[in-house]
Amino acid sequence: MTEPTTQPLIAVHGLERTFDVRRRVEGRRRRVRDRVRAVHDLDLTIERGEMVGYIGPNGAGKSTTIKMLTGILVPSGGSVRVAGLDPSRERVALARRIGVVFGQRSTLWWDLPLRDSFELLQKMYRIEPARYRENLARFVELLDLGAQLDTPVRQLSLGQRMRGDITAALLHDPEVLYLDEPTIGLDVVSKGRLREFLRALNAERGTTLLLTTHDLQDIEALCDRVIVIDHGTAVYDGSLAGLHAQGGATRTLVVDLVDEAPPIEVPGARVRRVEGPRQWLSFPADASAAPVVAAVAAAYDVADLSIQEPDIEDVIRDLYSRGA
Ligand SMILES: Nc1ncnc2c1ncn2[C@@H]1O[C@H](COP(=O)(O)OP(=O)(O)OP(=O)(O)O)[C@@H](O)[C@H]1O
Repeated sequence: MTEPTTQPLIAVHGLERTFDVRRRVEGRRRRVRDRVRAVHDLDLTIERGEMVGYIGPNGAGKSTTIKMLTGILVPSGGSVRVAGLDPSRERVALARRIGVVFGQRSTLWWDLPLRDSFELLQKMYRIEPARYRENLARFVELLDLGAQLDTPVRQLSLGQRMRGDITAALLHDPEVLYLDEPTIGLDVVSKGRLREFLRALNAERGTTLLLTTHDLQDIEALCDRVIVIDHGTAVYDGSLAGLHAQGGATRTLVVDLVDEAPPIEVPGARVRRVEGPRQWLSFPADASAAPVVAAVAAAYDVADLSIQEPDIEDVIRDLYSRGA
């Protein structure tokens, strides 16, 4: 039975997950038992077709959440529904409706050519042959994998392997795709291509995407909505622009002067760091860099200039420093 379409695709209420860990304490013979609250009081609602960035510092609870959404981990409390199913109780039924891609680990068979891995997946998911052929042809074309189909996975480059993993996760037409650091380690061109593919997938098939990433540009390129998790619970849910505004994130202008000089003084920016002739100036992320660059160039002897975008850690750090 399929659930009414008005139901959100992902509905999480009061979700909890604790872990009991033992740790050594100096001077004590027995290890002490600690309870880690990896996720607590978590509420999330994600509608079909959304592209959501799920971000947070290391150890915030992102992987634990995704594992509960896929049914790998059983919650300690609260409720989770994905496509109307209880993931840990209906894991097999859910597997046919979701796809998962881990940037750092491949789910493909290492010694087999890509094509054979895909055929095994067709059998495992009992994908109807015509649909399988059609999907394979479409993804191989969009992801430019034609020349690699007969290469064993172990011989593929990281970018090729990632495209193989994404194809593998999509052959059975999942309604939702979880992506964990999909662009990690990829060069700029491969990152751009992958983002373009994910946008097209969402537009053409309405596939819902939930993305964890440390790369703010992944979020900028793909996600209208960002959920920030920290210490196991959601601390922000809204647009990326709103997150920037709340956090007051800054960009950095790196200035290489011809000679060492006292901290640069220009309107709209302030010096954060000085190392020899190099100085780091921060200015608001939503402001144009042009007036700052012009002011620095007019008043100082500049050898080189570059601009650094804020990364997710900066944005989150700023969010907290404002809130504190
Ligand atoms: N199997 C486990 N046993 C004990 N503690 C765990 C286990 N899995 C996760 N934790 C703890 O739960 C907390 C959340 O971890 P989780 O892996 O979900 O964070 P994360 O946001 O995915 O981090 P990262 O960005 O580093 O991958 C951390 O304190 C972690 O040490």
